[in-house]
Order: sequence, then C-alpha cells, then structure tokens
Amino acid sequence: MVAEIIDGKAFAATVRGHVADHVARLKEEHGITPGLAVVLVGEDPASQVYVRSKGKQTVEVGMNSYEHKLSADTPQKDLLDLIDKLNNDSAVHGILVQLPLPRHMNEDLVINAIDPAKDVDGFHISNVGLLGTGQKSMVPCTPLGCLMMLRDHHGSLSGKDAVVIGRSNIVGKPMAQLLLGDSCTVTIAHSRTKDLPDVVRRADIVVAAVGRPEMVQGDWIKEGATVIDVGINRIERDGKNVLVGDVHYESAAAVAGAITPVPGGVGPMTIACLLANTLTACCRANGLPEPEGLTA
Ligand SMILES: NC(=O)C1=CN([C@@H]2O[C@H](COP(=O)(O)OP(=O)(O)OC[C@H]3O[C@@H](n4cnc5c(N)ncnc54)[C@H](OP(=O)(O)O)[C@@H]3O)[C@@H](O)[C@H]2O)C=CC1
Ligand SMILES: Nc1nc(=O)c2c([nH]1)NC[C@@H]1CN(c3ccc(C(=O)N[C@@H](CCC(=O)O)C(=O)O)cc3)C=[N+]21
Ligand SMILES: [Mg+2]
Repeated sequence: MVAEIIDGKAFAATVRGHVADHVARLKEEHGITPGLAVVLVGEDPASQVYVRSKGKQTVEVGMNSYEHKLSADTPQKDLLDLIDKLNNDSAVHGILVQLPLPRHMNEDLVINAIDPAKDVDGFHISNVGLLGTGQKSMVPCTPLGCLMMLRDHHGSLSGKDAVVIGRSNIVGKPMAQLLLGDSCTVTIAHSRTKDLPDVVRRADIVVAAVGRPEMVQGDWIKEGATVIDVGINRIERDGKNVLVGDVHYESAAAVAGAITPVPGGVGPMTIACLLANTLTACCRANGLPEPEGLTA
C-alpha cells in the first residue's frame, strides 16, 4: 500500500479562506474586526519563527494582530499585568501566551489568568473542563487541526480504534478527548506504556505527539491505518538542519492508508485553527452566530 498524503498545508489554506470570508462579512455587516494578541517571553528562535508566521497569517485573513515581546527576565507580575490589560481590551478577542515560558514563571498560573473566553489556545482549566464534559469551549488548536483532517479523510470516526502517543495537556490529552467525542475507542500511550509497538499495531488511527524524532516505525503501523504526525523536531542530517516528525515517514508511508507529512501537515493546521478560534471568540463576544465547520 502507498499512503495517501494528507496535505495539511493546502487544507490550512482552505480553512484560512473560510476565516477570511467570515471576517470580511463581520467588518461589512457589523463593523467588527477580530483581534489576536500574541505574547512571547524570551528569545527562543523556534518560538520567534512561529510568532512571526502567526502574526503574518492573522493580518492576511483581515484580523488585527497585536504582538507583545517581553524579555526572558521579565517578572511574572509584569506578564500578569499585561494579561489583565488584554483581558480588559475590547479590541482583543484572542490571547495566546507562547509556551514554554521561562523557568521562573508558573505556566498554570499564567494560563489561568487569561479570560477563558479569550483563551484561543484552549489551555485554561475552564476550557479543559468544558471539553472534558462535552460542553461548548475553546478547543486547543493542534488537536482541533488533527480532528479536522481526520474527519475530512474518514467522514465518520465512530467506532475506530485510535491510539494517541503522548499525554501532554496541550496535545495528547485534548486530542484523546476529541477522538472520544467522535466515538473512537481511545488509547492514550506514554513513556511508561508496555510494548508501544504492539499498542500502535491495533490502531486504525495513530496520533503521534511525543517529541522524539522518527520514533514510530513503519512496522508498528497496521496496514491501511491513518497516521497523524504532530512532532516537530529539528535534527542535523548530512550536515544540514532538517525538520522531522515523530514518525519515520518513509517506512510508515509504505504501510499506512494515509499520513501527514512534516513539514506541511499538522503545523499549518495549528495556525489556521488559531485564527478560526479567534474568529469564534470574536463572534461569541459580540453575540453573533459562529462560523460553521471551524469548531469541534
Ligand atoms: N505541529 C504543531 O502544531 C505542534 C507540534 N508539537 C510537537 O509535538 C510533540 C509533542 O509535544 P508536547 O505534547 O508538547 O510534548 P511533551 O514533551 O509535553 O509530551 C510528550 C509526551 O510523549 C511521551 N513520551 C516521551 N517519550 C516517549 C516514549 N519513548 N514512548 C512513548 N511516549 C513517550 C511523554 O510521556 P510521559 O508523560 O510519560 O513523560 C509525554 O506524554 C513535540 O515534537 C512538539 O514539538 C507541539 C505542539 C504543536
Ligand atoms: N501557547 C502556545 N500555543 C501553541 O500552539 C504553541 C506554543 N504555545 N508553543 C509552541 C508550539 C508549536 N507550535 C507550532 C505551530 C506551527 C508550526 C508550523 O507551522 N510548522 C510548519 C513548519 C515551520 C518550520 O519550518 O519551522 C510545518 O509543520 O509545516 C509548528 C509548531 C505551536 N505551539
Ligand atoms: Mg510541553
């Protein structure tokens, strides 16, 4: 079997197109422009790259982008004051604080200081609780992007065996909740899982969110399974810096039914879903109907 390549880059462009259309209508009919504030603390080069492309794409879909860059040694109190200001700024509909934060900061405390209605990452405990109980919430962007690609590829996910590798609060756990919501039988694997290859072999859907370059091998994959590779790992190969996923692409693509590439898979969908969430937050804040097909 040669896997179908799930083109996240193209899908993301389509999602951004829907967002841009809706934003244009909001402006025309209501004079409202959605605004996204992105806060970056410190100078991590990878984070700077993401923040730049988020800002660029925000403007491209017609939204306002507000970037706040704080130095790595900023006191936590100053960050909390900034979040308070953004919470109370009616031009700001979405707030994203880029993670990870410097070590002297308490990530849970900072995230939970964001107004849950503006928490476009979906990391606030209120949104986590709403998602876990099947209530309307802000859904984390990376898992939402994965879900959109899976629904697009399969139609219904009902009854499928899904394995999520990784149990982080930002990817693995919310991904598992979304798959459960679509009636998959969900297994969450992690570093203490016994015989991971054997667990993965049972899955119709594999979502890899581990942070270990090319760990998932082709001979772990059931023939015809769908493989979603969330991993973003920068490694050196033949003297060059390259980006690889958590899945060994070549061997997995030889057995899978469908697979997302890295780059060009989950990453672009994550940013498209951030814009979708910002639009959703703006519509909710103004009591207007939400865009269709852009939420879980
Ligand atoms: N494309 C995108 O938009 C995004 C990509 N990412 C990428 O996704 C990956 C995961 O990110 P994140 O969830 O934040 O990572 P974390 O480091 O927070 O979590 C990694 C998870 O993988 C598990 N794990 C580690 N080693 C193994 C192993 N050998 N076998 C099985 N499980 C293992 C850990 O288990 P345990 O809990 O037991 O330690 C943990 O649950 C990274 O490559 C990251 O860069 C992240 C966010 C967005
Ligand atoms: N509060 C917060 N929210 C996040 O959503 C968040 C975060 N912090 N911290 C870091 C991770 C990582 N992340 C990515 C987003 C896009 C790509 C992306 O677009 N990747 C491109 C390649 C980009 C490149 O070449 O480096 C691709 O996969 O094709 C990757 C990774 C969001 N994250
Ligand atoms: Mg983490």
